[in-house]
Amino acid sequence: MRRLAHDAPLLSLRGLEAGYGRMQILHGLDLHVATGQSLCLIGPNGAGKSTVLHSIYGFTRITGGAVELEGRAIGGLTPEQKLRDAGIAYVMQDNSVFPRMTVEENLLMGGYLMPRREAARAAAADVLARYPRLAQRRQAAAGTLSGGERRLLEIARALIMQPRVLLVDEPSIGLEPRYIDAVFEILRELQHEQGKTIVLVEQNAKKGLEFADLGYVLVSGQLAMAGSGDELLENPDVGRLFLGG
Ligand SMILES: Nc1ncnc2c1ncn2[C@@H]1O[C@H](COP(=O)(O)OP(=O)(O)OP(=O)(O)O)[C@@H](O)[C@H]1O
Repeated sequence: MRRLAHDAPLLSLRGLEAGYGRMQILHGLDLHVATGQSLCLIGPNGAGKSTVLHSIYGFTRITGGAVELEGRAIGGLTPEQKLRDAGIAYVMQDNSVFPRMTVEENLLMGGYLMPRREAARAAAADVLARYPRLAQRRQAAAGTLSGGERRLLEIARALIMQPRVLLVDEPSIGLEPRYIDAVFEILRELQHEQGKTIVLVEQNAKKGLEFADLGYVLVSGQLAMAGSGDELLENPDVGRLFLGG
């Protein structure tokens, strides 16, 4: 069920201008997502979708506007502060498991900011209890996991710090079709059962918009369209440009 309640936003971008070095990629972007909602960014290659996630997490140079969490400007926080203090975690697009380390060791890496190793171990045990497929393979080298299991591990590792916001870059990329639905099911459970707020970028616009409460279309670093996931799925322009007809 779509969550479209117009609650006060948890996370907002207001007139955000950001980029890399001297190159400005985002040109005055406004975006709002409430607690427990999901939002999917779609758009052509190079539109700046990943840059939105990078800007929320603190990987870009912000030159104007603001990133706000519950109305508080957080644009100046480092990625470590975002993760540890603001409860925002980032699941990156590239295959980011450490293939020679075990599943459990990979999970523990997600707790690298925790002051006590035991706290990370307890958090990893909690996550393993939730995902039996990972628990069964906990001592296996992560490089031996299937593509779907690796993506699950990447998401699970981001949960170690118990974030309330998950930024997920292209969860379906590189996955065989049979694993894609499973990954969206994991995200759906995190949103609806765990109350996580999810902002994702997805090339597979159909899957992304079917999943998300809100859809934003980004073109050349600017908002071209926004609406509920359903509204964008039914929009003829979105259909022609991003859904293959
Ligand atoms: N780390 C970086 N340093 C410099 N430029 C970058 C960096 N990351 C992205 N860019 C540039 O920013 C622009 C937007 O890239 P971004 O990855 O945000 O687009 P995207 O919409 O996610 O594209 P795609 O769908 O192809 O992944 C591109 O011109 C890209 O070359």
